[in-house]
Amino acid sequence: MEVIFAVGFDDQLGRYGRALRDLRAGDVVIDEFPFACGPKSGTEIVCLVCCQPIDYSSKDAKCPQCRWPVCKLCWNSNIHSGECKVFRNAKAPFGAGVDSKNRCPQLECITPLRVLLEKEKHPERWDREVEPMEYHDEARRGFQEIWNADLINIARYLRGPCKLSRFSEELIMRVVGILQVNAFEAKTPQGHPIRCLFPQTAILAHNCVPNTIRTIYPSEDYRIKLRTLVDVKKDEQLFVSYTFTLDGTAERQQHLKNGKYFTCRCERCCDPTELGSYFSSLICEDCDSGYISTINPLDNSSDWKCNKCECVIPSSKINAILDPIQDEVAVVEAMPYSDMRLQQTERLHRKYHHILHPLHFIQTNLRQSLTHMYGRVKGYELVTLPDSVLEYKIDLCRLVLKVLDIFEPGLSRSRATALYELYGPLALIAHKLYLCKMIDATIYRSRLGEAISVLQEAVTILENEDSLSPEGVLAVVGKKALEQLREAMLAIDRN
Ligand SMILES: C[S@@+](CC[C@H](N)C(=O)[O-])C[C@H]1O[C@@H](n2cnc3c(N)ncnc32)[C@H](O)[C@@H]1O
Repeated sequence: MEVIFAVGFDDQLGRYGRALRDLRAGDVVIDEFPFACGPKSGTEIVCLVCCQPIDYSSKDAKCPQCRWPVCKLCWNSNIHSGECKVFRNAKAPFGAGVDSKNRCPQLECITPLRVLLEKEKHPERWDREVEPMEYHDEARRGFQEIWNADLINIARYLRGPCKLSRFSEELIMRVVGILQVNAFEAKTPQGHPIRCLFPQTAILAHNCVPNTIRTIYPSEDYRIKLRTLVDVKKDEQLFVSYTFTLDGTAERQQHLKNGKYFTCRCERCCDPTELGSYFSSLICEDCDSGYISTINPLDNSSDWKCNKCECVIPSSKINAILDPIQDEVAVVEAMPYSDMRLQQTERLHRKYHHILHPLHFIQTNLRQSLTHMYGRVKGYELVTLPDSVLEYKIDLCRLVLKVLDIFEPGLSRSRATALYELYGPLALIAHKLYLCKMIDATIYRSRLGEAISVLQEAVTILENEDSLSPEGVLAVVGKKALEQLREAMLAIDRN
């Protein structure tokens, strides 16, 4: 593959990637296999291979050789063979200290151990790609409780009961840090979370408006492809997002500070309006027409101010408004998609309409789940929805897209999913109106044309996804729907 990115260095960012030539949206910048993959930290007891939660008391849930948790379907997988040999040689049994949430501290050692064993197998790849990785030793030591837990559960456990004193305590703790700062979450083919270390991809710096996106292919040994979302000029920096782009600034900052040990100072984070979206802003209670935003988005204790009447509100008052809303939303978002969740989501969306800016992240996230539920959940199937609800779903999708066009522009998965949700009601309403002779063939053709172009864009993006992932499946279904829409278009011309 042609090398189209170079590694630069900056005092603040450390290593970063930049484009070696002008890139077009969709260009593949990196295509690599992980150095190692394994269970996430803090998970309940899972199969060490497929990462599905496992009932360890069952006899089929134990590797026949080392007795660590491996489901019967995975007994022959060589993903587990390295650590299996270590546990057998050391006679290290599994099952100590399982807590009330079915988590076992012994599981914490698996992914670091896989990295260490890989280092021995591929020392040259380690030296070239993993050795230079950031691991924030000093900052991690500041989180004393976590540091000590890692020291005991991972470093001392591997060097003691697992008899791996050939790895120094310092090296093991470094690997723990490398994983924490650099690993990405992926999903197994069965949809369970797993973490993977991709040394090339991890070089890229973070930005809250990324210009690249990563796609992991579980069905191809967790290969990753990093593509540009938009056109990128030669020498421009390449950025990924380490965090959820549809969170507000305070939430993104907290995630980056706790997990990656830095303060993001990107244009979006430094702008109280988040690039004019007012994504974290509230409606002013005093003048009722202005929006209140934080004065300094990088300081949690900063006062907030209305952009119209200029009244100033302390952060404590804003938190007292937002915290209970977020708690209430979290309860609803934990429910599985259902008619009940749809109704509860609608209730919250209406309830906070007078408090939050129309594009506020809480409203946007509620809207995004509504777009997924209208047309899918029982009692709200697309063909049963009245025209007014179809129009409503169209409005919801357009509002979500308005935000995504700012924060995840171009060929992003989230945009593709929103476009996919949009095509259905567009096509259905056009079809219904034409059948009832409420629009003529010319308008029908133009409305169908819009649905086709929306779906075509969604399919083009989703075709880059793993064919076994939910998005990959959507691409296949979408392609068939495109054929049908094109057939309907031809039928208008024939009649
Ligand atoms: C995944 S690593 C990126 C590669 C890293 N710079 C290196 O040299 O190995 C993540 C770390 O890079 C730095 N970093 C990435 N994006 C940053 C940003 N936008 N602002 C400040 N530091 C950033 C932080 O130290 C962060 O913990």
